[in-house]
Amino acid sequence: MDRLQVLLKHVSPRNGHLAGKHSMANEIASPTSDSDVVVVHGVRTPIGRAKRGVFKDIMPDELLSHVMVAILKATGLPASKLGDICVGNVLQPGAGALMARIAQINSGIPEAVPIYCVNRQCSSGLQACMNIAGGIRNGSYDIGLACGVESMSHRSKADPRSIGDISAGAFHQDATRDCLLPMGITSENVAEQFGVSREKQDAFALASHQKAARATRLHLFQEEIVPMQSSGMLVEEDEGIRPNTTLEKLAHIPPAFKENGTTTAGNSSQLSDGAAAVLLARRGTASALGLPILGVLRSFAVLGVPPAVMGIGPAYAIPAALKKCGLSMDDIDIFEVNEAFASQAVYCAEKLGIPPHKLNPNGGAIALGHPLGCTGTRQVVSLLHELRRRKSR
Ligand SMILES: CC(=O)SCCNC(=O)CCNC(=O)[C@H](O)C(C)(C)COP(=O)(O)OP(=O)(O)OC[C@H]1O[C@@H](n2cnc3c(N)ncnc32)[C@H](O)[C@@H]1OP(=O)(O)O
Repeated sequence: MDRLQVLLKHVSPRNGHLAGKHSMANEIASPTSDSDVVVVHGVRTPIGRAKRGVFKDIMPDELLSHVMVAILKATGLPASKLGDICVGNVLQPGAGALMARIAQINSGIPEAVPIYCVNRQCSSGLQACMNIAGGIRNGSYDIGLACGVESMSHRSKADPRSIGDISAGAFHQDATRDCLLPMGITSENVAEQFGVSREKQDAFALASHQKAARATRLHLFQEEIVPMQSSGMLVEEDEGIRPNTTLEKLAHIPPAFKENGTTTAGNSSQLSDGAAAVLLARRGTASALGLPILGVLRSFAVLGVPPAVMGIGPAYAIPAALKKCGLSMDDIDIFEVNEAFASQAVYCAEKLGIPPHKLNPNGGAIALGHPLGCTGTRQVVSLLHELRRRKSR
């Protein structure tokens, strides 16, 4: 859910490989220090369509292991140097704790390296990055691996009967009942309550597909995607992007969650399978080991919003994250607001005054797919590589 939104401040212009003119304000606000938490590298699998896509027969530990192996290989970091691993996951039993440990061992990461999972719904992968950053900040370790993984093809279904209010046959407050609303209904609520029209939602979805299609065409995702074998085929690209979609096609798709609603298969994020990994370190340690520095984590914030309109979270969390590091909206060059549904992404962008050119130019979850626990980690990977490209231009 979007109760978590994290703002990453990624670049430190004079110090990192990703440094760029785009974040000078960041440099001013936060001088470089050896104790900075820096991002060393990020990779991801291609994202497949759940249930009938390229990874429908691949289990989550395999997706996860694929990115774990890839990021260690790409950075040349001995796995024994990892102080901790945190994995975002939503749908596997116990947020994937066993699956994650199996993936770690299969990746050749020593048993002495600890691992745990975190479930903050759709923000789990971002929370994994923040947890690892927190461990570095508080001195528990110097290098850690944050991952996110989800196989929505192999999801375990939640059993709402195990919740107290339901067992007792009564809800004590409306907000309690709202916690059980299908996510698509929360999208309808946002659209209705804040007047986000179907036309605006479809236009946003179209832009997401067009941006992702362009990025694929220009091979921009090559730096972040680690191709993966599946059923004898090498999967190299995201599967959910529809380069030929049009506003007219989108307008003909029926509402998915409610009669006369405006949320459709076209303007919702897709059910998907995928994994991503981000290596974080203390700056001093990264420098001593000769590791690259892609970006610097400056601030993050988490705020709760009413469950019935869960998707509006970023509109509250982004200003809170900015305040913490003394920056303003104008200081930020790229935003990726989780595209859980176009309704909420449109609402958040309008509420915060984010102009279209400042939204991730390579698309988000509507086009690329939204493998819940993986998505936040994928966002970090995607933004970092975009910033690196800008720097190298
Ligand atoms: C905090 C958070 O992030 S909460 C968010 C958590 N995520 C969710 O809740 C996921 C929300 N999404 C969903 O539940 C599902 O994607 C649904 C129910 C909306 C749609 O599911 P499906 O029917 O399986 O969607 P699917 O992608 O197959 O599309 C159905 C049809 O619509 C049409 N369609 C969908 N998208 C497009 C498009 N962009 N352009 C043209 N046609 C399209 C196609 O005809 C498609 O059929 P096809 O795949 O055979 O071509």
